[in-house]
Parts: sequence; structure tokens; C-alpha cells
Amino acid sequence: MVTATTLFQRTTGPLGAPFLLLGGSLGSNLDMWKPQLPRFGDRLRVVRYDHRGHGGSPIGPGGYGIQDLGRDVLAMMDRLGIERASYCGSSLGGMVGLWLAAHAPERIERLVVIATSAHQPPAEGWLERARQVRAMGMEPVADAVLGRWFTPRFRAALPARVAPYRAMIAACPAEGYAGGCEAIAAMDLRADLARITAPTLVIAGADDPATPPEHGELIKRQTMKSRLVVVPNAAHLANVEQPEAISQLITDHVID
Ligand SMILES: O=C(O)CC1=CCC(=O)O1
Repeated sequence: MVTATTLFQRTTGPLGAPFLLLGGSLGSNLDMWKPQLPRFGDRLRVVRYDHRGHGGSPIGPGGYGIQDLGRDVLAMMDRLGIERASYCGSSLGGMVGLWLAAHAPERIERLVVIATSAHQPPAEGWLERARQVRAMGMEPVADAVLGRWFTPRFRAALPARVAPYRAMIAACPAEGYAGGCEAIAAMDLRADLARITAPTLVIAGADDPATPPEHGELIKRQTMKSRLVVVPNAAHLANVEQPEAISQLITDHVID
């Protein structure tokens, strides 16, 4: 088994409020959740973390899968003394959330998955992307990734809002990005979905070219207590493009 990595995290919000863990997209860091923080106000104790090899988290040994990213989160919860929490993950973070809810149901109160998938073939596409960033770094792929994160309309209308996200992608350690690609290539969580008992909110961006709404529909169909919301005018990073709508959906789902 791959040894758990000590994840970099930031915890904000009042002591005693319900815990919400936030896991981000491939190539992001915990700042991708900044648009949510003022909107969560003092109602949630928010733990934003970086996946291994992303942002401030060390990469550790290679050859890890979604299950290892999930075990990193369980180790972080143990370290922070969190017995049980709600989890919200976008994209790669959503895959980790599905694994956690299926394999550690006693730790996950409620689940929100945004712009994610239980299975994302073809594996060769991800492995090729991993080879590309290992060979050339992140800069050459940054514009293509940005083109999946945001709609053309949003990029054209609000370049100053988009620029920090391009810088975020370019700053992602190439080895961490490649490790994430390999974890997605090997992932097939479809058989796990029926094990998920946590109330689950599935959110898809209507214009997401990376994980289109059909991926969310499959998750919704195969999980017991789930609901799907397709958010209009949003691509892959729907929480950034539609911060009001997404923050409201998350708080309504995780707070009674
Ligand atoms: O393809 C992308 O860049 C978007 C993406 C798919 C899964 C993920 O985590 O990011």
C-alpha cells in the first residue's frame, strides 16, 4: 500500500460549526475555493486541502491511485481530530469524494461532487497528458486546461478573474499533475457508487467539455440518496464561474 502523504490544508470558520472538507480539481490548489469562502460566512468550519503533488502538499512516492488520495484525506482528518465531516470535491476532488463515501462511509456525513466522473476513459489520453507535462512542464498545457475550466464567454468578459487560474495551472508541479492524470487513467469507481449511503448532491456545469453532464447523470443514477443539478453558463470550474449558485447549492445540502 502507498504511504499516506501529509496534506497541506487551511482551516477557517468558527469552532463548533459543521466541518466541510474541500478537495480541488486536477492542476489546482486550495485557492480555487476562494470564491466560496465569503459565501460560507460563519456557518461552516472549512478545511481546504491540496491533493498530493499539488499546491503545498508533497508528492511522495509515485504510482498512486484515487484510493491513495482518499487515504491521504482520512489521515488528514485523523491528524485534525475530525471524526466525521461533509466533503465537497470538484473534478479530481469529486473522484476522491466518491471513493471516501464508498469506502469510509462512517467518516462522511454528506457529499457534494462537482464536475466529476466515476470513470473517465480513454486511459491513454491521460497517460499521454502525463508524459507531455513530464517532458515539457505545465506552461505548454496551461491554455488548453484553462479552455476546459471556463467558458469562452467568461474568459472574454472577465480576463482579470481568469488570470490567477492560468497562473495556478502553470504553477502546479508537473510531477504532481502527471500523478493525478495517472490516477484518473486507472480509476473506475462505477461499482463503488451503489455503496454510497451519504446524501449526495451531484453538480455538473452545463458547458463542461471535460466532464459533461452525462457523467453526473451516471453518478446520480447509481447512488441511492442523490440529486443532480446542472448549472447553466458554467464549464469545468463551475464554482468559480457561478460562485453564487454553487455556494448556495453546497450550503443548502450540507447544512440542515
Ligand atoms: O481535463 C481537464 O483538464 C479537467 C479535468 C478533468 C478531471 C479533472 O480533475 O480535471
